[in-house]
Amino acid sequence: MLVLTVNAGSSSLRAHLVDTTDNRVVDAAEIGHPADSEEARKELRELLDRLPSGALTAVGHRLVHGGPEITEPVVVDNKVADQVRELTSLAPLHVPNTVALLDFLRDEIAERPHVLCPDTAFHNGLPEAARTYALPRRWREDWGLRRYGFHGISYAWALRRAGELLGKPAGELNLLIAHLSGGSSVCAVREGRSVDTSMGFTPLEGLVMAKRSGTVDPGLLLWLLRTGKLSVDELETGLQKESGLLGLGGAEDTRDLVARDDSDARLALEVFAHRARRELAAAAASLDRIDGLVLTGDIGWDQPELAEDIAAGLGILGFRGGLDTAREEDAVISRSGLPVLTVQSREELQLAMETARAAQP
Ligand SMILES: Nc1ncnc2c1ncn2[C@@H]1O[C@H](COP(=O)(O)OP(=O)(O)O)[C@@H](O)[C@H]1O
Ligand SMILES: CC(=O)OP(=O)(O)O
Ligand SMILES: [Mg+2]
Repeated sequence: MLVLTVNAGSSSLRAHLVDTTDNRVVDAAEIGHPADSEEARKELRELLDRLPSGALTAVGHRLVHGGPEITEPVVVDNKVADQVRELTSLAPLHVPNTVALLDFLRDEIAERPHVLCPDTAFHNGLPEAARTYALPRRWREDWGLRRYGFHGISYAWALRRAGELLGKPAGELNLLIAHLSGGSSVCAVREGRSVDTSMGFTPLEGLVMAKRSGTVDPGLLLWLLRTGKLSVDELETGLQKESGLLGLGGAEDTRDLVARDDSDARLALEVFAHRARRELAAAAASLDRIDGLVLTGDIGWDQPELAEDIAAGLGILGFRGGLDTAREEDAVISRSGLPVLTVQSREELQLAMETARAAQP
């Protein structure tokens, strides 16, 4: 079965053709334009033109925020397509791109099922204490304010790979997983299920990200608004697009920051690692045993300096530095202490599996 998967990030689009019989990518396009652009549509058409006609079985779309209604992979009809439009305010960097892509591809490939795979689904079973914000009852009940959690497609894949690498059924594993990339978050997995995670109602909470601030004191936000220093729009732009590694170090890619040797770059990396360790230690409080730490996402995979810094600083949880980062494949990279694993993020393979399952008649 051949599945087209599309992953609309905040600034780019990744499209893959996956053969689900052997879980293999047969063609791909890394599109450096937002999904809602003529350039992205042109590159997608070129990918589709390379396909033998009739070869495609289904299209799988990553949906960053499923909101209260879309809690598992779902075949898209007009009702579902309308529900997705309602979600744009919850993840403004991502969902508008997903909507544009869904409209475009449902026109181009009208004869095949389209499946939306929510990132939030992995966290459906969060315990009540972990998903509840201490806010007035009316806010929670009337407006649905709660922790959702994101990066679930990546976590599901990382969990599966960790099971294979540790030689244990995924459903028996207790793990800390850090997805470190353009957006970053951590997750505590107990017996194969998410029991806590650092992102919340939106993908802005938690770790330092490429351009997003992650958690800041809510009192700071109130102060900026109340004293008229910033408008709501300026505040949103600052937190979503001008903060994080970019705000601290002037560059959004850790490879650029590591290559530099100046105090801003060093501070950006130190704050990133400090916050990652802090969130991991907080997530560990939801586990009674830790079988391993899985580092995934672009930074988790290709930035050994940060992997080392994070693991070496978590001795309190039983991890040690001295990682074996010279590896080509997913692997256990710790030489002592609890297992540390690096797993390449393969959201496209997880998306293809979920799509194939949901699209079966
Ligand atoms: N070491 C790194 N390797 C790859 N990407 C990195 C690294 N450090 C930061 N990044 C950022 O992560 C982004 C890729 O993550 P991704 O989640 O796909 O982005 P988005 O969803 O915003 O399009 C890159 O555009 C880059 O800005
Ligand atoms: C949820 C999220 O932040 O996704 P990404 O890392 O792809 O931006
Ligand atoms: Mg992404």
